[in-house]
Amino acid sequence: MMPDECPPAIRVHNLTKIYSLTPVVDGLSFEVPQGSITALLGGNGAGKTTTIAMLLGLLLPTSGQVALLGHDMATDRYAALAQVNFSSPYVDLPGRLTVRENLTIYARLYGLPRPAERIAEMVEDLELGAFVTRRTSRLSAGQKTRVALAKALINRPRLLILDEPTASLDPDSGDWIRGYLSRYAAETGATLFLASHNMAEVERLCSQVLMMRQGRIFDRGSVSELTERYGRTNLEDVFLDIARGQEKGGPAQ
Ligand SMILES: Nc1ncnc2c1ncn2[C@@H]1O[C@H](COP(=O)(O)OP(=O)(O)OP(=O)(O)O)[C@@H](O)[C@H]1O
Repeated sequence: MMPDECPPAIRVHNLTKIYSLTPVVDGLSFEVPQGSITALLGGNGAGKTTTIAMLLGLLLPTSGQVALLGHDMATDRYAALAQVNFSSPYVDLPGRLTVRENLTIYARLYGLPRPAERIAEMVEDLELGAFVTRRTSRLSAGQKTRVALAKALINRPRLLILDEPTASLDPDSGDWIRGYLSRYAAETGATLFLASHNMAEVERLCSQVLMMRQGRIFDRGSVSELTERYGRTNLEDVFLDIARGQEKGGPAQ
């Protein structure tokens, strides 16, 4: 296969965001291959949400380039966005609308040919039946997360970007979401890119990890490469070493 036939799901080159002369994302460059599940990790304020917002075109970079599925986000963003979707606990769906109304709006935004059929599939898959006619403002955190995921999957994205997919969920609900995401990726070959503070989640789901610190990629690799490099038995300890600047090993050169 020629390289251009399967461009990376995400290609970021020298991505920078400066607020009041301070770079909060500082010259990031990385690629995420299609079909992989990749985690973006880093302590509070490392720059993960800012990076995700720039990937999605919600925030303009100060400089640098983003291409999703081979489409440059500066010049060709609509071609990319048709095949991409995202979910974030920080972006609420309109609370006065019911679950079904919300999903209908998103199905129309994506121009789906048979919106009612796709919504019925989502309702069944994500077990939304018991509350599909309820306003989203009246849902529990776990129910909201499942509805947000239904919204994020409605266009069958080839690239799904998730900001903390299981934040504020109990262990059982979190486990259900992780299981669902893992099956979705395996069945469709979609690429998942997620920011998370849950290291066990990343160990379970992700084939690749990008570690951010102070707006930069500090290190990257598979979970086993990182634990080996830092002489640790789990990702949580690697994370703590890097976040506290106490790493004994050090990033791969
Ligand atoms: N609009 C803004 N104006 C100025 N500074 C901002 C703005 N948005 C974010 N920042 C700063 O950019 C830095 C990175 O924030 P960001 O939200 O990307 O971090 P994060 O890694 O997602 O953190 P968390 O894990 O806490 O969500 C922080 O220091 C934050 O205060």
